[in-house]
Amino acid sequence: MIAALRRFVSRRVGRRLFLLFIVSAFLPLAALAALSFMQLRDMLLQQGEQRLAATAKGYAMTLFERLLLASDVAAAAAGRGAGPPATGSLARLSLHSLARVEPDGRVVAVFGNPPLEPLAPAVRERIEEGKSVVTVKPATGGARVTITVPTTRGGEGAAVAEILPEYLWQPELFPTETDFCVLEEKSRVMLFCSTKIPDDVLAATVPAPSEVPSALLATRWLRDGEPQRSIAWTQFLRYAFETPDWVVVASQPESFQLARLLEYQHIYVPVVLLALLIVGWLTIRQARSIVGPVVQLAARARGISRNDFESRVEMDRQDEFGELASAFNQMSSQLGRQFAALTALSEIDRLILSTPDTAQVVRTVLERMRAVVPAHFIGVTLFDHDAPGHAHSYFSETNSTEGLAYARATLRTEDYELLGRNPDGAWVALVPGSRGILGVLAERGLKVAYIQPIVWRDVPCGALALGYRDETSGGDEERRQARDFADRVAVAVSSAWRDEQLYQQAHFDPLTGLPNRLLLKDRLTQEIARGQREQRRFALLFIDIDRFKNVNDTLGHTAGDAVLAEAGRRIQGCVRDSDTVARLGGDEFTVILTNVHDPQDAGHVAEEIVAMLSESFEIDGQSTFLSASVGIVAYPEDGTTAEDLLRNADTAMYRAKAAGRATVVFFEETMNAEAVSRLMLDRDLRQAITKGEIAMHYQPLLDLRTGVVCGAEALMRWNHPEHGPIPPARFVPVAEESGFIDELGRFALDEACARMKAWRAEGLPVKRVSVNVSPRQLRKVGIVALVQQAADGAGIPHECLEIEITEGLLIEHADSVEGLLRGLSASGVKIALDDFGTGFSSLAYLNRFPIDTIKIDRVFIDGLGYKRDSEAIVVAIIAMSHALGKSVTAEGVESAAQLEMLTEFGCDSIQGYFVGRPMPAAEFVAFVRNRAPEKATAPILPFLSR
Ligand SMILES: Nc1nc2c(ncn2[C@@H]2O[C@H](COP(=O)(O)O[C@H]3[C@@H](O)[C@H](n4cnc5c(=O)[nH]c(N)nc54)O[C@@H]3COP(=O)(O)O)[C@@H](O)[C@H]2O)c(=O)[nH]1
Repeated sequence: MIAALRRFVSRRVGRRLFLLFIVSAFLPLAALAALSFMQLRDMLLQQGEQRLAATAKGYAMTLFERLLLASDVAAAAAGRGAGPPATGSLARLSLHSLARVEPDGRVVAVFGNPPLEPLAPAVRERIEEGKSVVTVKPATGGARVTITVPTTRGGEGAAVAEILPEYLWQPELFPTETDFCVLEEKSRVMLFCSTKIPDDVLAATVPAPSEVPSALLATRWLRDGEPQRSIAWTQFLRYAFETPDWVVVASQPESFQLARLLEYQHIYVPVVLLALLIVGWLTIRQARSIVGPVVQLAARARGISRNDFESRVEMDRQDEFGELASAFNQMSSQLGRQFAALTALSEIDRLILSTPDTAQVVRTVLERMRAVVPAHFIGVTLFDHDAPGHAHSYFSETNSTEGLAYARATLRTEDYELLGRNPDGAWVALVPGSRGILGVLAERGLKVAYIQPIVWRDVPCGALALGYRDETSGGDEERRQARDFADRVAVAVSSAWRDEQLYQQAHFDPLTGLPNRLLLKDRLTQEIARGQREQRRFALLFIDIDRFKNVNDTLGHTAGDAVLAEAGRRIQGCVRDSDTVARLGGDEFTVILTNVHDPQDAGHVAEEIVAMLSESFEIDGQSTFLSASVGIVAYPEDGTTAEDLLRNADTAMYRAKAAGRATVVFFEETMNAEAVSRLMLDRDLRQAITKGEIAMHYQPLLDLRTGVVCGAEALMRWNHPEHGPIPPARFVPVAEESGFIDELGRFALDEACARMKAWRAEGLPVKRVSVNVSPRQLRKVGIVALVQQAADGAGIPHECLEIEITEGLLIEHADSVEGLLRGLSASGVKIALDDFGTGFSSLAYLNRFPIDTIKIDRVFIDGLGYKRDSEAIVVAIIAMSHALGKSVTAEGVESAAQLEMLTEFGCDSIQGYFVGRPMPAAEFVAFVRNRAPEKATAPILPFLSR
């Protein structure tokens, strides 16, 4: 019990219940016990007091009666003539001695030794009245009580008797535990005392003498430490015996009065204690029946917090605690399943993040579901991404020892309908012979299945199935879990497909579906590694479609895209499956031809590609003809790294373009040397201006109507200290490529403007100097300001400066260039369109841009006189230009015949060796001066032929 109590109070709830018990049961019970004990004691004391008073009164009455009896006995025994009474007679039993008072006053002894003194007058008088007199004389150990009674009616005779103390007091008849003391009231003479009472107690107990009896007084005092109770009763004697009243003091031990209390105490205390114990025991028992389950449930809750979902709360009770325990166990199991499911889901999440392998994710899903979902069959069917109408089914039977199984399924329309109609899953009754995604389940004798579609981007991409052997289907919990796991599979599928998409996007060209530059490099690196390993050769073709830009500009980008896609297909058609065709971007394609023994084989393939790309492209009902230039490199002869091979193939392709396009060119080491030489050239060029190696030469322009040198084209010349004169056609492209063209261009502009200023100062008739501006230079921010600054810096009107731009620039950068040209034109600077006719000459350009002069390319002038179409083209250009209000300059005029024809065609001015070659500034001045102003209107030919 103590141990149980200790265990019990060690719990907080137990302590509280225990305190509650103390406060609500123990204290009231104890208080009630104490109160009733006190009341009972008071009551017993009160009763004792009353009994004691009655005892005292009764004793006093007995004394009175004994006195009366003694007086009668004395009177009778002392009657006249009576002899001594017989022994044993009443007189002998009650009287100590007896004397007779004769009528003559003599006192005669009847028996014993009575005092024989004559009666005192007062006594005599009383006797004569027929009344008795009691006198008391103190004596050792008490007092002698004498009674005098008349023996005759007249009072002549009397009897004097001393009363036997034993008779009078009769202590043997005292009630138990009761002592009496009798004292005379007035004199306080103690007549008798069975046990001595202290004087102070007597003083406090005995009332003061009075005519009327006073109230009983009770006192409590100690005798030898033991409480005593005393009470006094005054017996009226004065009228009957002419003697002071006697006071009877009765005493009893308090314990005697409380004797019943002690008895009661012996029963009451054990009963109260027993009641308390019973209450306590019941309280503990009841509290334990509350605390015990609470402790158990708390321990179980702690167990759950430690992920222990298996243990159970064992509580075989039919009350609320029993229900709570059962609910707790259910909750624990459910939490366990949910925890297991969440753990499985998080494991799957981690797996999804770490592997792109959908099958592995599906396997893990099935394994984890087996542990969590109480279904007889769990399966995942995934639609075959690459084979529409087919699916992969992975499944697992929960009570089978076999692991994961796999089957291929053919999908039916009903499958798609089932999944499409029930995105949140559906219960399906299985019938033998079911096909599609239900086939695997039906084959295993399952009766019912829950089918949860696996949805990605709102489209089912598979299904998760839970199969059951009996009709009683699983609950909501399984359905929820099925949905969660299906979501994970969907994420895995989407993740895998997205990875695939990302891979596709990163490695394939979306337009043609061909590998892009990244994948090409990868494959090239692999091929190099294989080549090294297996001593095998391969070839790399670099294909660029000639003038592809024209297609975009004239037919639009959609058409351009269609041409590129078709070009990719045609190239692909020319090679084996083992070869790699890639699109590098724009109109550039490459082909890795694996296992090439003879480079000539690569040449044949390249020729075939060129031929295929030369065939017409039918775009939007229009036939478009293109060509391609192909550069070829062979591994390992032309490079051993992907970068080297690509660069060299590119170089070869450029060489093919330079060779007239629609050509195949094998890379040669000399091509590489050329690239190196270009680098050297660029390095030297950067110092050429400061070293004074660059100079501007001026080629005259002759006005065909006046024969006057009306202008000059500024052409750059570089006199290299080691290599001698280097033509601009060689170093200008290098400068363009390296960016140094900006500086060269600025130099040309400044030089030409300065020269123009000098010519004007010298009075030369030259109205304008034209400067070639490269496309890159023109597209540079600030070109307008730069040109204006050059003119303004030299102090020449803007009209004296002409900018020569190429047709290609207008075609390739029409939008960005238009504003610049308008800016220049607005400032007065003239604009000439160089090399007209060689590019994609279009009337639209002439109209759109602020061009002042059209310069007909040399190739058309060359053909004048012997090429009909050249003549027609020149005539058309002149007519068209004039119609648009533009002047025309013919370039490269080298003969009088050409001059004549051009004059005839109405050309405005000419430029060419026939008029004069580009010459240093000083020579140019002399040249112009030779053409005297007065001769300016003379026929031109004689002037020129001089
Ligand atoms: N951006 C710059 N380009 C410049 C600059 N200087 C020259 N160039 C460009 O270099 C290309 C080659 O120029 P060049 O070798 O000077 O040849 C020019 C003439 O010498 C040549 N020409 C002139 N008349 C005849 C002729 O009767 N027969 C013949 N075979 N050649 C002739 O033609 C070139 C001028 O052509 P064009 O510019 O198209 O008017 C050349 O493309 C220059 O543009 C420069 O400072 N900046």
